[in-house]
Amino acid sequence: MDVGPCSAEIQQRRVELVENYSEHLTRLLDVLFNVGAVTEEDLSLVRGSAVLGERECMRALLDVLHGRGEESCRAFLYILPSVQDETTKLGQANRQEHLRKHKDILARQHGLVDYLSIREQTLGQDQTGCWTDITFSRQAGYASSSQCRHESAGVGDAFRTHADEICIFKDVYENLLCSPASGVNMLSGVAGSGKTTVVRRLVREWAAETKSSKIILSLSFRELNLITQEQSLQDLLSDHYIHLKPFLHELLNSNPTQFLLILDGLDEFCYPLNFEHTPKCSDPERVQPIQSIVVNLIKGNLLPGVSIFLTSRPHAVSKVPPVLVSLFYSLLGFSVAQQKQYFEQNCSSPEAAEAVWASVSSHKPLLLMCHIPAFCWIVSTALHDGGSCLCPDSVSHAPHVLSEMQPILKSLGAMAFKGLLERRFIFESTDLNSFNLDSTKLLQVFLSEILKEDRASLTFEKGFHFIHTSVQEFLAALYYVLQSLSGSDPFAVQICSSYQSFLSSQHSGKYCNCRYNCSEADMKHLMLNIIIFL
Ligand SMILES: Nc1ncnc2c1ncn2[C@@H]1O[C@H](COP(=O)(O)OP(=O)(O)OP(=O)(O)O)[C@@H](O)[C@H]1O
Repeated sequence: MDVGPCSAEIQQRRVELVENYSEHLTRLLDVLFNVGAVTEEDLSLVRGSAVLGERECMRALLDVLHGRGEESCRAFLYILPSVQDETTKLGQANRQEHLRKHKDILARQHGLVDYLSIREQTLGQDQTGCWTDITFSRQAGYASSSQCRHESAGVGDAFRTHADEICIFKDVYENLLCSPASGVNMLSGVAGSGKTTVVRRLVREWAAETKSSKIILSLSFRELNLITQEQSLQDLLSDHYIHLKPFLHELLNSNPTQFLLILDGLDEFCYPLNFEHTPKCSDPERVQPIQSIVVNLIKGNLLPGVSIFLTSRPHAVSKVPPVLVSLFYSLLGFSVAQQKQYFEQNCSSPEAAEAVWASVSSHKPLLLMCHIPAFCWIVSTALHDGGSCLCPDSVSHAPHVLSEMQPILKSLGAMAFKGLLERRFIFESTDLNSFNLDSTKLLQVFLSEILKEDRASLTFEKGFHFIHTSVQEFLAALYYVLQSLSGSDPFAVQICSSYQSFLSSQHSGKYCNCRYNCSEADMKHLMLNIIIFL
């Protein structure tokens, strides 16, 4: 049989055609059938090879075309480029759709939270109203500082000295999401200074914007603490972002510079980071312990060129060697004008805001503390109606309420203390039971209920965390003081009363990472610092 030029070309390009066009097979068959280049029997024959995979189907199609002769081969070569274009366009549209979904999912996960729901009840504003602009300082890299004084003791200093370059949220946003800069950007701030809120704001602004070409991936060290099995970066991300799974391999391997990876709360990470001895790994598919993934990401071995935004309380900043940090932000908190604005946005009426501001601004220590947003939050929550809860009636009622609450506060404090010892911020119903805590209304004021996914059984179970880490720390400090004053050893009580039951609980396997990470001396130091500050 005479072989025409098109038929010969197909034979010559056979390997390349199988390699590059097998994924477009369905579309190719449709078009070839529509133009009459193949018959229905041909289609059945080609599809009959499906059990052997799409490449085998492609080989069968090339054989069929060869058998059909030069005309069919010419039609095939003619339609080839357009089919590939069309499929690529479809793929891109599909990818855009998934990225859009990714933005929606992240925006939902990073909604601003007002734990006590006072705004919802009294203000009825949407969540965007919860954000007040906040002041940052910025410098290239960071120098390790001495840890001699409590980190919160420096609150307010920067507003007086202006030693560093001052900037606002917009500058941080533009640097992270609108510039091609890569490397590690660190955000340091004392407890309650608003680091997580900055992360939430960043994600929400990005999700609402259409221009940014970056893709945010956001993980918290609190979640990473729950990973006890070795896994690969790709598995970690595809477990976390199931909707990106089909593209993740391609995204990670093609252009890591398009990602902004947010890692929130380094101070909460319960695993040690060993930057000197962790084996180098640049393969996103290689299985390794979670702390090695973190080290390799920060060192730029995994996902070279990715931007990382790492948040931490000041005491844990030095876990990352200064040489690996390109830009260092400190969260200074609210300036006096921003504090005033905060109360205007968060009190139930302009009159209430004015009354709260009059109280705050006339008490120097309160004014100083209100540089920290968490304090503004506590003050506005307590005095949201302008201070009526300070009226004589409420004040005389307080000791009675407090004495009623004491046993439950002590138990909560014990659980909070145990959590800090173990670097644990998420608790299970079994933990609550072992401290005789049930989900009473009072408990709901201090604890938020969450659903935790158990990947092994593909089920969700109830978990709890304190409404804010500072609340966990405060209650732990309260417990520590009460135990010490009554002559009991807070550490001994912990080990006998609950740690044993925790270990024997059916879920303990999942928390095998939750070992004692704080030494007794560290813990005493931490408790004293909290007590002194409060
Ligand atoms: N910019 C802001 N505008 C309005 N409220 C804020 C802002 N920043 C923080 N807050 C309030 O302060 C509280 C504490 O903030 P956030 O949890 O972000 O602090 P953090 O620095 O992450 O604390 P931690 O170190 O304990 O994790 C928030 O729940 C919120 O109520």
